[in-house]
Amino acid sequence: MKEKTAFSWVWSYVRKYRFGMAAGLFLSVIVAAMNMVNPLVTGNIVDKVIKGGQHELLFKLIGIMICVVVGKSIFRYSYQVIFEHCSQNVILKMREDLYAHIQKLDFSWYDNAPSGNVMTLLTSDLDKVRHFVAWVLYQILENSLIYIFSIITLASINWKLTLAFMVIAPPVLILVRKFKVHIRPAHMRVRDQFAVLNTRVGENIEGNRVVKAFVREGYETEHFEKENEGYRDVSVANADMRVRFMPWIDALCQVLPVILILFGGYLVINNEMTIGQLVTFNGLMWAFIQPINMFGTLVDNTQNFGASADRLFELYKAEPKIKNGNDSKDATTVEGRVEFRDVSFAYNETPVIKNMSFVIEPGTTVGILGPTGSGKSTIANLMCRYYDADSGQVLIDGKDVREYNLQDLRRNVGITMQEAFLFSDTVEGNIAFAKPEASFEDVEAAAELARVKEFIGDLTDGYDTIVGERGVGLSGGQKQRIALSRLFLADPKIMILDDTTSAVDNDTEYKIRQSIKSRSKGHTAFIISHRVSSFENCDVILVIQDGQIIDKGSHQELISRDGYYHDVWLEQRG
Ligand SMILES: Nc1ncnc2c1ncn2[C@@H]1O[C@H](COP(=O)(O)OP(=O)(O)OP(=O)(O)O)[C@@H](O)[C@H]1O
Repeated sequence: MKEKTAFSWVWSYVRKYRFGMAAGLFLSVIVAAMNMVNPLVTGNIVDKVIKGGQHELLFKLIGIMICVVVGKSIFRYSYQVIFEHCSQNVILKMREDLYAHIQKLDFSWYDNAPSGNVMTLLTSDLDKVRHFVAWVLYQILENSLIYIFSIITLASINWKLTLAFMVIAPPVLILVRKFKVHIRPAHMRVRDQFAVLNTRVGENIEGNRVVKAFVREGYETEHFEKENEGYRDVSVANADMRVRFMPWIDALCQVLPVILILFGGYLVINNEMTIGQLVTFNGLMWAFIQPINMFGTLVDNTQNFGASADRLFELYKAEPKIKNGNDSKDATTVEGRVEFRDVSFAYNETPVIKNMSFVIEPGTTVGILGPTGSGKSTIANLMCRYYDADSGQVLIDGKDVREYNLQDLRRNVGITMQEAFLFSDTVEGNIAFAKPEASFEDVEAAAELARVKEFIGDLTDGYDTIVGERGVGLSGGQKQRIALSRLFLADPKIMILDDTTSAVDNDTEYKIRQSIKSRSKGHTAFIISHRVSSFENCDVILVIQDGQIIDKGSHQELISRDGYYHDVWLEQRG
């Protein structure tokens, strides 16, 4: 099969509107042809009416000219509406598809994708494609046709003067070729730098509290200025490129009136042309100049479109490394047996999990303790298949996680992540995110388990309170409790609580622990924490260090022997 290119990918969207586009292009052909009529009529007015004395023709010829002007306006308006309509639909579908595609990409893609770049792709780059479909395409056709029609029309009047007009074509072609080679990378640099600038702004807004806390506004402004100046520099370089080529094209076009007066005048004096024909040439000179002048602009716009299409195509081609093991959605409900069989994993070549093996039977509550960076969250990531093991196997109910339908797997292995993320929505909406069909009573029950009920009365509109982006307006512990309610509502067979209660006070943590205990009945639960108290109800605790299990046992067993767990317990007991 022929490999897709950025252009053929864009075409696959445009072709859905090919009939509309063809109608638009047909109208633009008519308009291009109509452009020839009035200069011809003007020549006839000079030769036949003014010089030849056929005055009765005047009104007929003026009538033709008015009809042409009105017809051209109607056709032009019609095809512009058609192209705008088609281009907006093309972009709508492209944006929808790319957005859906981004949803399928995995953690390793997001790890390396600056958010500003993604925003730029879905807004500004897509707009360059829209502009190409809505304007550049028909301008290319219309200007090419105007040029061809004017050559045919003028050559039928006088081929010598037409040939003389065409002497500027070769140098213009050479110039535009050179321009094309340089302008595409220049556009690419502008688009890339624009994405960097967007990322900078996004990060600053997201991290504005940190910026203020450390009084780093000056540094941030400086950092932004640097990127902003970078954007100015690449934009100026881009404009310079245009400035270097366009005036030459313009200057070459200015040669035409000189040729007209000198050579055209010479032909009239030698009776090889009439004055009226010279007037027609004069009237059609714009039809030579405009396409040549537009040539540079259209090549520029096409290269700009090409740079954006290449960037968008890159996004379209990005493949998730995590592939769906099984497309059939059989809605499996697992028993909850988890096994790591000699699992090793590295992020970007840095080993994080090293030959890890353990088996957890269904219904077990497992604690995971270990120093920062020892690999606790990574164990959770491998269970949810956010990443795949480099070697060894992660098995759920004896089946490799890679063989499950991905969505089924994630419905069965639920997680509350370290950083509680809330959407700009109501509290209820945030909890029900896990299960949109849930009744309010179910939402309330889940919220009660996570002790949300204890503070919901303090919020202005209770469950209907809109929390800002990322949960602005709530404390860290409140956010964690809402995130935990989400997991309780989803009620997956395997629950992973990754440092879920780190921001709540001891008393609330105790109550939540009781909720987890009651909720984890019949479930396999993993509790990742730095607090030994969190492991009180655990059947078994895995102690992790440097990507390996260094100890394992119940709370009583682990405190009764020397080791990391014992040390942490002593330290936290005070
Ligand atoms: N997306 C990532 N890309 C590259 N390295 C990563 C990524 N996530 C984690 N790491 C690295 O992997 C190691 C283990 O991280 P992990 O989050 O599993 O540790 P952890 O034990 O959960 O730590 P903590 O207790 O601080 O949450 C760390 O050295 C971390 O820097």
